[in-house]
Amino acid sequence: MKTDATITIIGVPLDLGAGRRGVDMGPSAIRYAGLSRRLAELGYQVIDYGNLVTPMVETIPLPPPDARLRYLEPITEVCERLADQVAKVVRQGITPLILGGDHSLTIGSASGSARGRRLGLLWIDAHADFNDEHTTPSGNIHGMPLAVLTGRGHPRLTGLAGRVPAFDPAHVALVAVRDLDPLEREALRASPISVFTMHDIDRRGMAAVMEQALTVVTTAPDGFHLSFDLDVVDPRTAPGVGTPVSGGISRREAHLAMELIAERGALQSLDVVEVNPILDERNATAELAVELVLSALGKRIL
Ligand SMILES: NC(=[NH2+])NCCC[C@H](N)C(=O)O
Ligand SMILES: [Mn+2]
Ligand SMILES: [Mn+2]
Repeated sequence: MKTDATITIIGVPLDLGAGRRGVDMGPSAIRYAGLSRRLAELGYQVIDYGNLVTPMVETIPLPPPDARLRYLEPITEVCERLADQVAKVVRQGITPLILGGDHSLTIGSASGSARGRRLGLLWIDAHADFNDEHTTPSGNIHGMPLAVLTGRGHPRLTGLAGRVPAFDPAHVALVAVRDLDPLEREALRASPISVFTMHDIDRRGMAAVMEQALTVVTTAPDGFHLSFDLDVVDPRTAPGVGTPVSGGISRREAHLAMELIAERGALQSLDVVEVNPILDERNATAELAVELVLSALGKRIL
């Protein structure tokens, strides 16, 4: 992407898809860490659209304890509005940067970006988020967006791109995964999605893994969407996330992945999700999120 291009920031203060409170404050924390100013310093025109209006958990009825799709209605409604907003921005030739918020919002962001075009999808996450209402152990929709975007899940969610699936699984790569639920694992093994686990990164290195993952997502004709879940980074470096898993990638590996994304020049839209300021240490995770966005959008050391 040319660094004189326009970027719009859309915050989605949503935590209904997660099992733990706090990621609704992620957009504020990332903005407070200097996102707009740093993007402007890089040369971008930055337009901050503010936050989408999202319902607070205190204002809506509690789902039954055995619910398989907790808060399906309000999450669907937020994702529909987000998809419309993202699609509108894309039609203006502007790059949307979406701040989360729990990962269920990517059902809206990625679907909106994929309207009327064929994108690849690069999913960088400790988790696969490949559950559906039958395989989920938690009922939390933030464990489902990758399944939904590749066509498996509740019909209220799968159609937001205007076609099902929103993304051809042959154009989808999952990088740095290390925590799968038993049935989710079976579904992933049966799927044509290209999966690169922590094992692959340890064995072959981040650069080799990313080059291969980028080759997968750029086989789609119109570029790709990046979904970056901060819990992919080791919790010693990024403690402020909703569902931390030990044994994650380092700060340097995360930067390298982002720099290689920028080098391909095919990134169309991105979201950074699951920043939880309640669990963070002096906003370190939000600050890391800003640094990684800058690298993905072309920042270089020299
Ligand atoms: N976006 C996330 N942090 N997802 C965590 C998902 C955890 C677990 N696999 C579940 O389905 O509930
Ligand atoms: Mn995750
Ligand atoms: Mn996730």
